Amino acid sequence: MYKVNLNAVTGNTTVAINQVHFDSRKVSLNDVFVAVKGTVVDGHDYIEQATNNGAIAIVCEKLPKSVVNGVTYIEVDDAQSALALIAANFYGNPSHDLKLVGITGTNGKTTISTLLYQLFKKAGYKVGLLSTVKILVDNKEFKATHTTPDSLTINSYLKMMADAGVEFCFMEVSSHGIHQKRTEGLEFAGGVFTNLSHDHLDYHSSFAEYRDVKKTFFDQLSKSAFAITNVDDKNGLVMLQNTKAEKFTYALKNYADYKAQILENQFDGLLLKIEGNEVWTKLIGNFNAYNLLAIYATARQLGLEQIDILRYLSELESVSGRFQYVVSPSKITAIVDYAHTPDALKNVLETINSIRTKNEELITVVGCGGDRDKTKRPVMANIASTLSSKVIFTSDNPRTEDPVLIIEDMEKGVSPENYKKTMSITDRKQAIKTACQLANSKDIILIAGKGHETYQEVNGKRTDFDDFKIVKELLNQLNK
Ligand SMILES: CC(=O)N[C@H]1[C@@H](OP(=O)(O)OP(=O)(O)OC[C@H]2O[C@@H](n3ccc(=O)[nH]c3=O)[C@H](O)[C@@H]2O)O[C@H](CO)[C@@H](O)[C@@H]1O[C@H](C)C(=O)N[C@@H](C)C(=O)N[C@H](CCC(=O)O)C(=O)O
Ligand SMILES: Nc1ncnc2c1ncn2[C@@H]1O[C@H](COP(=O)(O)OP(=O)(O)OP(=O)(O)O)[C@@H](O)[C@H]1O
Repeated sequence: MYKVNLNAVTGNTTVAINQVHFDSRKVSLNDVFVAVKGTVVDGHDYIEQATNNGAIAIVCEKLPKSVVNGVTYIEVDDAQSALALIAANFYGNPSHDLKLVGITGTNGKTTISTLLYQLFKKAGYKVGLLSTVKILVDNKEFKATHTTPDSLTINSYLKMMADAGVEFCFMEVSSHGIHQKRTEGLEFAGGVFTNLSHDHLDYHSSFAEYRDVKKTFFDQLSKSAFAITNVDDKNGLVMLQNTKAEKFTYALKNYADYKAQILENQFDGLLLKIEGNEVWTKLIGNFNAYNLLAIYATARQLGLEQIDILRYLSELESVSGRFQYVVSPSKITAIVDYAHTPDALKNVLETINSIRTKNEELITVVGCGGDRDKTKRPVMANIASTLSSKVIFTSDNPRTEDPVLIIEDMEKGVSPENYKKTMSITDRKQAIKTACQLANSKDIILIAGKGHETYQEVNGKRTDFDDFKIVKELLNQLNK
């Protein structure tokens, strides 16, 4: 299914290799170096460094002018795809040894994959997780660096999982991951689509390109796989257009194979009716009804009994930094949520508004990242100021940008009638403190954007910063 064309081969093709790398700096004796064209530099410029470091074989899209004796050079039409296929083969195609399910879409990937991990653990299986927050090889935890890591990293973890007897692995599939072919060569048992909204337009040239990249993931699923899609999202069916996989749909509003209804939506949970059965869950908000339904449909396709799935759904705990909340002694509710896209922010605010009463104010603290999609800044500020009682604009990983200028970009989205509801405080801790000072009993503070992150990134340096820890401490210090 995945194909890479060999254009030219020079040298011995039966050599014993030690490791595979796409970073010349990591190459040592008898390793293979795959030269990949990057977004910053071109790996082809580092072929000489790789051979100097001892590479025994080079895979590249263009053979270098001078070759080194004793080194094998393989020219392919697509080095990223070649890397993915080599990685899968190098680790013995571990995705064939377990059931791998990929979850893609703008929002909900971490929630769905983490909760599927939890659910299958409850069902007594050994399970794996590849997510933005962490990597789990059954019970063993590893730090995650990407939502979807590079193909060598993915396959190395899948190999560990297969060796540990893991039967199911749930992984997030990002658009960057698909575009950079990080998931090629993997055998997916199924794919899940959540939703598609404005995001990553700093990387993809247009929304259409972003959508088409997501669709590629479903195009590449095999006939024996399943594809589960949210058809309340207008791009849900688009994802299924060219897939060979068996197609399933889920929805709260439209006609679908898997249907659910929200019966109650409160701060202490969500009462759902799924395929005629009522189930209380500890998760909150309309969007989590979609996530829970996607989880239900996936678990059904993977063969779990309906009655068991419903029982486990009612036991699932919320995912770190996703609608994570604390209620202070004076009854202020502080919610930390990873909403860092316009759509996610709107969903979270609408969820809170659908639950709070008129007397309870909603104070939102929000920022936008530096060196990332600038177009979402005014949009998010508009949403926050329209749907909250008060808003404090602040910093959220300014990276190499001036945080004051990022906030100025956000302020441009505030309409004149909402302007008096807003203020700007560059220092995120000070912004959270001000929100705590402004809040009265029964008010709600939403701190959006960073979720589970435990750092603030400024000029390439990460310093400790944990929204949840900080808001809990401040509410305590202020005797709120
Ligand atoms: C923009 C982007 O996606 N960059 C990814 C890309 O790196 P790149 O194209 O910038 O690499 P480069 O620096 O240009 O180098 C090109 C090649 O030369 C090689 N090189 C470079 C220098 C050298 O001395 N020797 C050498 O061999 C590099 O190893 C590389 O193979 O390929 C790398 C290897 O896979 C990734 O680690 C890197 O992710 C960066 C760190 C990143 O931040 N990516 C984010 C945007 C990302 O991928 N995010 C998505 C989730 C998004 C979301 O949903 O929120 C994710 O899946 O994590
Ligand atoms: N199904 C959904 N629809 C819309 N918004 C959602 C959904 N699920 C979660 N969200 C919102 O999006 C935020 C991010 O959720 P989650 O981490 O699960 O998504 P994600 O797709 O993994 O995002 P990322 O790749 O950026 O981590 C949540 O904190 C919540 O505000």
